[in-house]
Amino acid sequence: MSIPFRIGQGFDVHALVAGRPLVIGGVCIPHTHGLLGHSDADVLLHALTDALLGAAGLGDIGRHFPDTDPAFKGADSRALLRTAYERVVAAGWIAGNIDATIHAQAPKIGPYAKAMVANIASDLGLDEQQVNIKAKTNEGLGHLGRKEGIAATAVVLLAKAAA
Ligand SMILES: Nc1ccn([C@@H]2O[C@H](COP(=O)(O)O)[C@@H](O)[C@H]2O)c(=O)n1
Ligand SMILES: C[C@@]1(CO)OP(=O)(O)OP(=O)(O)OC[C@H]1O
Repeated sequence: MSIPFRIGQGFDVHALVAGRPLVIGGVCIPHTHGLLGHSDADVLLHALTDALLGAAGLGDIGRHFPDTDPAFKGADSRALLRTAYERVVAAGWIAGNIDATIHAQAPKIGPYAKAMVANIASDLGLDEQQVNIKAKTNEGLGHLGRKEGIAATAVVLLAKAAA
């Protein structure tokens, strides 16, 4: 039996360091520190990319965009997200809805969430109502609570595209 829906989940974490811009959900957020990575280290878009690829059974972000490949050094994660979603669509799926959480002790994400939703909806060709972005502190606990990094989790529902 072929079920016309698939779910996927994604997780990512990057270290916060001085001297890097903080880019989350394609939004550059004014902050003392930014996220370290081979690409722009957009932790939210990486978690979302993994959720989409996972739901379609297409592996993970590192398989599609290896961090050993100089082509992806400093990459715009919105471009990676768009490419990954093209591959998901080519496999016969479309996104139904996305729900994601940014785990950040600081800065406050609330003021930027709407712009992140707009970026993701635009990149995936979705209505903004199909995309939800939430944020939580880590209540001061552990590496996230000590502001050593920011993490993100994402879930996505895919539906079989009409033939
Ligand atoms: N980086 C963050 C963290 C949280 N928020 C908002 O604050 C609310 C309460 O968060 P707690 O972790 O204290 O439960 C949360 O629901 C968000 O609305 C935020 O904007 N940015
Ligand atoms: C995006 C890629 C590729 O530039 O590099 P990073 O920015 O280090 O991010 P990560 O979350 O480790 O995901 C996979 C990588 O292959």
